[in-house]
Amino acid sequence: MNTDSHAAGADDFWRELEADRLHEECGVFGIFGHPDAAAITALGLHALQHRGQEASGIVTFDGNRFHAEKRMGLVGDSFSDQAVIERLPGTAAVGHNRYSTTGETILRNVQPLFAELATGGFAVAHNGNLTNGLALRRQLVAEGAICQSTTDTEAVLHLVARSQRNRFLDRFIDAVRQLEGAYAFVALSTKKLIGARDPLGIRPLVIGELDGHYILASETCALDMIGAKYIRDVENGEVVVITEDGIESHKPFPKQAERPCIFEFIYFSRPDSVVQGKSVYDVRKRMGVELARESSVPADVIVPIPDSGVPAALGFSQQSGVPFELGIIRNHYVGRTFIQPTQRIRELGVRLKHSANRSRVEGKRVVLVDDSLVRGTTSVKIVQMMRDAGATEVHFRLASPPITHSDYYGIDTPERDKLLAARLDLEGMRQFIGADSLAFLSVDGLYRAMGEGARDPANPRFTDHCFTGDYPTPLTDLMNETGGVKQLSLLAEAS
Ligand SMILES: O=P(O)(O)OC[C@H]1O[C@H](OP(=O)(O)OP(=O)(O)O)[C@H](O)[C@@H]1O
Ligand SMILES: NC(=O)CC[C@H](N)C(=O)O
Ligand SMILES: [Mg+2]
Repeated sequence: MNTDSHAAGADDFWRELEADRLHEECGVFGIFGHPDAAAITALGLHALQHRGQEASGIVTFDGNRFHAEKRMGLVGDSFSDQAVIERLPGTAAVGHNRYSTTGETILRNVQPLFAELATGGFAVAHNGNLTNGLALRRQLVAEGAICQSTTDTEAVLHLVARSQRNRFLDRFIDAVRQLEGAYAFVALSTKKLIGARDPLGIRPLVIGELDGHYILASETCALDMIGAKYIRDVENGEVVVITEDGIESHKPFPKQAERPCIFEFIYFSRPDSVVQGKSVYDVRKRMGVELARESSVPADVIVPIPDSGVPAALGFSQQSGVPFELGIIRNHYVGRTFIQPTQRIRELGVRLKHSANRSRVEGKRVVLVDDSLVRGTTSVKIVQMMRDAGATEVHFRLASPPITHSDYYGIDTPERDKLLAARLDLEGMRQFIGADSLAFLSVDGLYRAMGEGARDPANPRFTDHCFTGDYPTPLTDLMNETGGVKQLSLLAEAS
């Protein structure tokens, strides 16, 4: 996994790109004008580790040259050595934690990506996924572009390079106008740190400040980690430019309502982060409250599935009046199972990660509360674990609606046929996971937890396609693959 591999032929290459599409999230971080830019970026990435664990990288600029260090694996393993930080001199830095959504888990796909352009060096780090990434790549390759990676993100470098505009910022804006899908970018040129969010603001990005120096980060937890002050969120469709003169805002897109991804609140973001002005922890607790209102059940104990099920279980317990107990203990040295690359490793991860706390569940009617059910890997194992530990009844409650649709915006929801709720009805799922009862939070209950009355189908406040199938942007690559629009193979294009 840690070495680059090249597909044997052009057809294999495109197949690999297409097959290797849906995984999870990423974390981005950037700082401008700080003498310890690389070390601070490493710390910021460490706080954002939950967003991606495959690989990380940092690019710095020292006023003269760009420097890059990219490694497979965890931030702590890659960037805790002083010698590595010393190889990253400079006062401006951008960093990235990767969980691949387009392109394999190989070193040459690790971000930030970097290129020497006519305007000077340019590094970019991307959280999200472009829904026309493949179409752009095909066009660029047909026009003679030489791609160095298999990620969707690389298209941005080429689009900036090919723009006919003079100023770097205008070229960057030219490039983002051609993108579809989800992106939160941090980018570094010789003079600027740039942050950009897609027109709907699907993926998060915040602005902070440390000792008078601006910071960009996926989540506020990265600011807290380094003692920086939160300034504001980058707005949907906004491009912010940070230079020695301060911060400038540009709005290159027609104004439209934001639609942040609701899954950030359910699962991805750290509970101590504040996303779009809302405490993730508080929102998750309210999801548990709504869930208990909708589907309470007589029981002796409410048991969270750690980690991300914990706040919802607290809310469920408070609303239902049934005591909360840590009936499952989580091993802290195992990463998130959802974001491991293969199903086999995911299954192994669940067994390594959770164990029953027998004294809290033996002889009890247990309500298990988790934030979400994706493939069902976690739930099957844990229901059995509770029964083995002597629970008399095991009820399963999910603090989000059934996930029936795949994601194309940077989340590791698999193809539909692997999503449990897309394959089975409620009773089928109950039987599959072996619980005595099963219930999910309703879509309106989820919106209530978010402080809305209910979901307004004419104007939904959030990107919620995983539950509703309502994709807020065109899915160009998917339509090209499945919608009858014939794409030429690379070989056919070349001949
Ligand atoms: O149905 P599944 O395919 O098992 O996926 C769902 C599980 O994955 C996530 O947890 P994860 O272990 O990734 O991370 P966490 O420790 O933050 O809860 C989520 O919280 C569910 O527990
Ligand atoms: N999960 C993400 O945000 C991934 C970013 C980018 N699409 C990649 O695959 O590298
Ligand atoms: Mg979990």
